[in-house]
Amino acid sequence: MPTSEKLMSLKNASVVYRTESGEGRRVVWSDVSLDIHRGEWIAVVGPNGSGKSTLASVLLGLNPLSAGQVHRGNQAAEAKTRGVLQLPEAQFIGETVGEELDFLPTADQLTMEKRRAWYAEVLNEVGLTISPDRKMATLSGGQKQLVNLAVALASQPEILLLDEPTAMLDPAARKEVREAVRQAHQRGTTIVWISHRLEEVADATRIIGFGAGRITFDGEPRAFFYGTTESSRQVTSPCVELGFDPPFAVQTAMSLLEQGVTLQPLPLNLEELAEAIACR
Ligand SMILES: Nc1ncnc2c1ncn2[C@@H]1O[C@H](COP(=O)(O)OP(=O)(O)OP(=O)(O)O)[C@@H](O)[C@H]1O
Repeated sequence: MPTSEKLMSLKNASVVYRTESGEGRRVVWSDVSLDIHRGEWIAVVGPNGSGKSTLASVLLGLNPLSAGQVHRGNQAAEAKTRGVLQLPEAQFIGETVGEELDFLPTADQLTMEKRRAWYAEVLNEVGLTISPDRKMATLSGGQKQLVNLAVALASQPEILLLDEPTAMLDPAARKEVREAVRQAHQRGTTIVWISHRLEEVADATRIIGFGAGRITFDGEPRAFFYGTTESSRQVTSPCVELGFDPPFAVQTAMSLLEQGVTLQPLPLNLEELAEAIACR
């Protein structure tokens, strides 16, 4: 699904904040170059404070660069980017679900009657069947994030940027959000998902690891978890180097590798682990 068409690029980009006292400077990251291509699903991972949310703000146009350049889209048009952030409530404007959708430009062009059908259509894109009259405050955390996702997707962004959208959610709600994002990706939306949860990155076509003020890894999920696969027994995993414990399925496959058993393909999640073991 990833193509070679560049939707957004950072060139030698740096972000520097002033320290709280205002006297010093804190370099969050520097000399970061990165191309985002149409159709990609990029997972951005890194330790606390490594600058992932700063990257999200830069890509959403909310934070300026201190040095370097950001290119959005091609010469003809800027790539439309919409975001869903960590705290579900942080993005609400309306009191009800319908009011939330009324802030989208499309709503103005619809009669009240057509608008009800459109609400249902937009909510259905993320698997929600709730009434547009429901008060936002009465929704579960997962439903709130799905409404945020529906609002973001309704403006048909080319890039959907997610900054830890499942951080506050229980496992069932996390699964629903992930499924809705998966569907959006299948419909052609480019995904950039910042996450702490390594089980969420298995869907990605590409992983970008942030650490020590720079990009430490940029490649495919299997290479991120297992290192270079041809000689995976010798090579350290970039995931472990970044300070993360690999997901259970990866840890199991790594222990088997140490005992001389190579699973094919190396699994990224439990389903793949079960399949690889069953095929032996
Ligand atoms: N507006 C700001 N002013 C000054 N320093 C900031 C500002 N925003 C973030 N920082 C600092 O920049 C660094 C990177 O923060 P950022 O939130 O981008 O990291 P992160 O990787 O998203 O962290 P986390 O995983 O904990 O959410 C941190 O040291 C943070 O304290």
